Amino acid sequence: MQIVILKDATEVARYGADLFVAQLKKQPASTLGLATGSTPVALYQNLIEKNQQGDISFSQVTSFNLDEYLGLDGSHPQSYRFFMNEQLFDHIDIAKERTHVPPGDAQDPIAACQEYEARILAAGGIDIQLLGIGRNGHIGFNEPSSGLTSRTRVKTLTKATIDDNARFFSEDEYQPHLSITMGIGTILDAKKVVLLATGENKAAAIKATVEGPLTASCPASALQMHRDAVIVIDEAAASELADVDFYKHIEAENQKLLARLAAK
Ligand SMILES: N[C@@H]1[C@@H](O)[C@H](O)[C@@H](COP(=O)(O)O)O[C@@H]1O
Repeated sequence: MQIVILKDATEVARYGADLFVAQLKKQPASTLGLATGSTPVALYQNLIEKNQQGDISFSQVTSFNLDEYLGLDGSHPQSYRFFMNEQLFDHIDIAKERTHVPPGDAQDPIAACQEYEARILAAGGIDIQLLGIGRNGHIGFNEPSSGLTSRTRVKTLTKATIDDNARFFSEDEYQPHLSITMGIGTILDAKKVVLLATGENKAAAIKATVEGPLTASCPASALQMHRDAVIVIDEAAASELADVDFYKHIEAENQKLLARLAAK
């Protein structure tokens, strides 16, 4: 795991966006894994700016989102399809037919999960996967106790996650308790994984992810098993880590090495 600790949410978004920009420059026909929640919004704004300035193009990109509420179709304002259109897809040169979000309105959700896995495979797998994290350590909608090798499937949300996401729904609005989510195994298959977290309310989850044991009690701890996982966090989200100075030292050395290589 590469742990990158930055001053604030603005720096976190910029660092995360730069990883996606680098991927798109290296491989314009990349397959991107995308995420929802409030954390990735600023990263998406960075990508929109770069696209509108002509610095990067999404014209050859295929994308797969992590998850969707089961019971909401894509026209529902709280659906993750709606969110992605609003926050990213409507503002960039991506072909909408190559953007995939699990179908929240699937008649047969189990078949839809298998088809989602098959589509990821047919696209050649995910080159770079963006992740946020829930306060209980969930990634996508893989709640605590999720199988560490799980694939895309229907998952029941915990009360904590329902409560955390209630702020997006109005009082009399139906809030789904079920989701379709990529599994932890699906996420671990991505070639690179970038997890962003900001704010003190994520500090305990980040501590468990980075320094805790590998355990289904903290689904994000599975990233300890990934060969190329980058955890990009601000000082507040890093505040419970025991080895902050060590992580900062490693990252400074990494940056020096990269600068030396770039100068060659
Ligand atoms: N399914 C999403 C997750 O993918 C996201 O990481 C989490 C945290 O969201 P936020 O970034 O708003 O804290 O919320 C939801 O539960």
